[in-house]
Amino acid sequence: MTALLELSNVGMTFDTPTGRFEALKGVNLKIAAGEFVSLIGHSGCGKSTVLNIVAGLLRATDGGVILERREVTEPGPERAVVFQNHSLLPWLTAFENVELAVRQVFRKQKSKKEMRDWVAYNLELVHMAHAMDKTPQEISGGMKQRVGIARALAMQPRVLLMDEPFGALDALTRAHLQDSLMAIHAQLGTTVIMITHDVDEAVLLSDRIVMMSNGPSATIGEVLPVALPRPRDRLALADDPVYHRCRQKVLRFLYEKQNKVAALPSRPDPAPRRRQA
Ligand SMILES: Nc1ncnc2c1ncn2[C@@H]1O[C@H](COP(=O)(O)OP(=O)(O)OP(=O)(O)O)[C@@H](O)[C@H]1O
Repeated sequence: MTALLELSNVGMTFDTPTGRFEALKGVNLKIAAGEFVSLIGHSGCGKSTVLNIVAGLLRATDGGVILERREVTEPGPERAVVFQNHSLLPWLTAFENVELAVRQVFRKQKSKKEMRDWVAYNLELVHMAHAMDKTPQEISGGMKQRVGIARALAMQPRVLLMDEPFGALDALTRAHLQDSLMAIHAQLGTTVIMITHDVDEAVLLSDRIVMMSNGPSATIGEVLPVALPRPRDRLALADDPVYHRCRQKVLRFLYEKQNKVAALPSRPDPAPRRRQA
């Protein structure tokens, strides 16, 4: 496989007040152009740390990340990030929020009119053209995430990085956004790395599911190719044996191989009851 992005032996050790903590060790992954890859694993295993290293927001303490033959050392528009909670500026409209990012990236290449058209096009892609003049307070959580995705796409990133982008949304809104993301991925061929806790979401959207072991010293446990043809239809997949096999494999990894059931704390003795007079 010709890799667009390569993580080589990535390790991350944090200095904490109680000593050094090795969060990641020996993370190796190659991602091809146009691939949709999900990262899944138990809470605290290091998914966001991996994503932040690829985004250039954190510097790996071991190994490194190469994007198109260049080492990632800092954040850049070719690696746009969408977080779980939108990070839109509250005093700007949806249009202006996207425009701000477009100006930063394309000021020298595009005319003002071209930039405005580009902003409008990206808002149309996420079905937000009708609300482009509204501020974040005036739109729903799902709509804010759509604007966040439009802003990220408008930077024309080589890789779109998504950290639980739909985690805070209700199930129906989430399903609509997943469908939009699949359509955008099909149309633009953007390379996507997405963190999710949702096994169904991972199987529905991904070409490969990267399953991470529990920390400390977390690493990639297994990688599952999802051999389902595209376009994918969530209703048709409900009866698809390949879909169910993939789902089963991820669930097995998470709940048999990486089982993490925290012991309940012992209950303190209840205070003796006062006698009623
Ligand atoms: N700046 C930091 N300093 C110390 N420890 C950190 C720091 N950032 C992350 N960690 C630790 O590294 C580990 C991995 O954290 P990370 O946030 O990457 O996990 P995650 O898989 O994304 O978790 P979640 O699914 O709950 O968001 C955790 O044990 C966390 O406490």
